[in-house]
Amino acid sequence: MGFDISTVQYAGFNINVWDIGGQTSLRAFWFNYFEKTDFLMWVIDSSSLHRLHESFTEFSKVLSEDRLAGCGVIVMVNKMDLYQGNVDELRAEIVKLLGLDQLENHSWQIVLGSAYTGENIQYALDWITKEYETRYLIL
Ligand SMILES: Nc1nc2c(ncn2[C@@H]2O[C@H](COP(=O)(O)OP(=O)(O)OP(=O)(O)O)[C@@H](O)[C@H]2O)c(=O)[nH]1
Repeated sequence: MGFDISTVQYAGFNINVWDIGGQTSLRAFWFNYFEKTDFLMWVIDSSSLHRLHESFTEFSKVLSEDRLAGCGVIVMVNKMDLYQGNVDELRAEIVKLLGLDQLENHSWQIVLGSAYTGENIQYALDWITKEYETRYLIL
């Protein structure tokens, strides 16, 4: 059904990950998975940027959910191993189109990487764990 639940061990944390399918037919189910969520990882396919407006609509809907109030947001721009354009421009465009600069109640980070090569996956996990430590003052 396009759902996958797993636990990732990283930097002394057990990170429980709910990978929830993005297909239109599965979106109604997203709302069953928001309880006790510390972070939302929103994955964008860098080879389908024409869908960014659709992504923004769905992203806004999800973030308006009360149960996600204050959760950290990491926007993972995936498939960068295939991307040939200007990376800084890409980053700026996504920040603008998703309105990340306007997010008031969420700390956020944008990561350009690749699930295929592993590029910047560690950076994403570092951000999540450091952010969690800061939030809960585990020093
Ligand atoms: N080149 C490249 N291909 C990738 C990368 N990540 C995923 N893919 C490929 O993209 C296709 C779709 O991957 P999925 O993981 O099914 O995509 P998804 O977004 O989780 O799909 P849904 O669960 O339906 O939302 C597969 O053929 C993957 O091998 C990447 O970083 N680089």
